[in-house]
Order: sequence, then C-alpha cells, then structure tokens
Amino acid sequence: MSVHVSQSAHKIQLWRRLGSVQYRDSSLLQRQHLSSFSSKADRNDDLVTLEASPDTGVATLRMHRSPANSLSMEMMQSISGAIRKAESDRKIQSLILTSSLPSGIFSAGLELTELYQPDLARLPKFWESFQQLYLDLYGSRLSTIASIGGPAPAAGCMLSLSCDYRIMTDNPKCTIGLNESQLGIVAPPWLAQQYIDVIGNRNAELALLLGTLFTPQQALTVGLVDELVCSGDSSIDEMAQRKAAEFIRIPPKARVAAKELTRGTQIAKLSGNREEDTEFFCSFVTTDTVQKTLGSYLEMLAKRKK
Ligand SMILES: CCCCC/C=C\C/C=C\CC/C=C/CC(=O)SCCNC(=O)CCNC(=O)[C@H](O)C(C)(C)COP(=O)(O)OP(=O)(O)OC[C@H]1O[C@@H](n2cnc3c(N)ncnc32)[C@H](O)[C@@H]1OP(=O)(O)O
Repeated sequence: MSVHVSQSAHKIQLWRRLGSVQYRDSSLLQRQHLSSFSSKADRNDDLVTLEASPDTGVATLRMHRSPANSLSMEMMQSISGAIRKAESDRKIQSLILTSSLPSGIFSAGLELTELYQPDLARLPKFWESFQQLYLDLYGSRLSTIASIGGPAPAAGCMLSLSCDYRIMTDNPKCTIGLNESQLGIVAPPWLAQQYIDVIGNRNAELALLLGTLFTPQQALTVGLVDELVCSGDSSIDEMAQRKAAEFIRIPPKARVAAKELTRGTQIAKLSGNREEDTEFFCSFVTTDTVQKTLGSYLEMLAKRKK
C-alpha cells in the first residue's frame, strides 16, 4: 500500500513538472469557435460573498462568478475559504449556499476551460481544489442548505449534494443532475456515491448512464431536492432561512455526530486516496478521446448560444 501511494505521489509531482510542456494534441485546437471559452486563471478575488448574522446563527454564502458560477480553481478555493471562515465563527451554526447572479444560475459545474486543453501544471491543483471543496462542504460542522434558484449541472449538482438540505425553484428550465456522461466524462467515484446515497442505486445508475438533467419536479420525485418553491409562494431565501432555523434548534453536537454517521466513511475514503484520485483524473481527462468530446461539447454550447 505505502509503495503504491508513493508511486502515485511521484506521478503527481511529474504532472506538476509537465507545466512547461505543450498540450500534446494540438490538432484539437478549435479556438476560433470557442472565443468565449478562453479565460483560465481568475484575477478577480471577489467571486463569493459571505454574510454572517451572529443574531440568527446563519451565514449566507453567495456565489457570483459571472457568467455562470462555473468552478475555476480560484472559485473553488474562494468557496472553501468562505466555508472555513463561517465555521471559525462559533456563533454561526448554519450556512445557506446560493447564487447572486442575475441569471439565477446556481452553478454550471466545473469551468470547462480548466478541462479542455488544460494547463498541465495547474490540472492537479485544480482537481485538488475540487476534492477540497467536497471535503469542506460535505464534512462541514455547519448545517448547510442549498438554495437553488437556477440550473445546477454536474459539479453544480455536487455543491448541492454536499449540503444537508436542498430547496429549488420550480421552473422547468432549471435542471439539476450529474450530466457528465453527455460530455464524454464520468463523475469521480466520491461524487457518484453522493448521488447513490441521495437518490438510490437504481435512480443513480440510470441517471449516470444517461447523464440525466432532472427538471425540479423530477428531482423532487427522485429525492434529489427536498423542497420546491413555486412562484407566488414565499421566496426561496425565506424558505432557506426557515430551514436553517429548524436545524439550529437541534443541539449542535448531536447534529454534527448524526452527520458523521452518514458521511464519515466517504470523507475518510477520499481523504486517504486523494493522490491516486488526482492521478487518475489527470490521466483520464487528457486522453485524446476525452479532449475531442469536450471540444465538441464546448462548440455545441457556443453554437446553442448563437
Ligand atoms: C471508473 C472510475 C472513473 C473515475 C473518474 C475519475 C475522474 C473523473 C474525470 C473527470 C470528471 C470531471 C468532472 C466534471 C464535472 C463537471 O462539472 S463538467 C461541467 C459540466 N457542465 C455543464 O455541462 C454545463 C454547461 N452549461 C450549460 O448547460 C448552460 O450554460 C447552463 C448552465 C444550463 C446555463 O444555460 P444558459 O442558457 O442560461 O446560459 P449559457 O449557456 O448562455 O451560458 C452562459 C455563459 O456561461 C458559459 N458557461 C456555461 N457553462 C460553463 C462551464 N461549465 N464552464 C465555462 N463556461 C460556462 C457559457 O459559455 C456562456 O458564456 P458567454 O458566452 O461568455 O456568455
């Protein structure tokens, strides 16, 4: 076991050193169609806002990385940082995760330019930030509520799966689910396991195979979300606040211990396997087949917009 781990650590270091090497399949360059997918490192450190209310014990984490709250490395680090900041305030017991983008998009999942023709030195760090975000949110001592006012595909769905409770706007244009197979990729095992845990094995099996994006009503039926907000009902923010208050009435030690019962094993599993997971991801995502499919998917997104 220890030999295996050290070999994999060596490979990760190798990945990091590959930074100066050009991406190997330059024939996949289709940038002329993909001008809107050209940014990589964020310079903006104002990607999320944390508003803590010691009186109520509730903090609200608002994501606002325009245009779609896609998860670049900096975005994931910002969300992780905000979760830790909220946790460090002992008066805070609950966290509402939401989007403040005018479009309402909750999160479009991983930033696709991080996956397509990736910067090879950045790629392992990017994936480690994704793992860390999962560990921080899924394992948080806070009760966590996802207030989903717009689409939440792939890693956007992961953000909500990592919360304790999910409230979604009942708008059929807003869909949620792990659609990775449609991009020619596959969710990592720890994310697939969250799906299985939340919607059951058979539902997860079919949805992972087909890359299903559920409408809010379908998501409610399979248990992917816990509650829907219809227009005319009280606002999604009010409902999230009410749910947070309900969680806060439970003694914190008991609440945290209950969470540990259902999540501890999976958290320990990834914590002990991060390097191998990163190594697998880097090898998988850089294969020519995956790169080609990602390129076509990006083109399809750009064309759809036109
Ligand atoms: C056997 C063991 C296996 C082990 C496996 C191990 C490892 C696994 C390996 C790999 C796994 C990798 C995991 C990936 C998870 C992901 O999250 S992949 C990302 C998936 N995301 C999507 O498919 C969403 C794509 N986007 C959309 O569908 C729509 O944009 C939307 C979110 C539904 C919103 O639609 P709407 O019509 O409102 O807006 P637009 O489409 O016009 O988009 C607005 C704007 O945003 C840009 N954009 C959208 N999504 C992304 C994105 N994910 N990344 C970057 N940019 C995005 C879009 O281009 C528009 O930009 P603009 O033109 O500049 O306005």
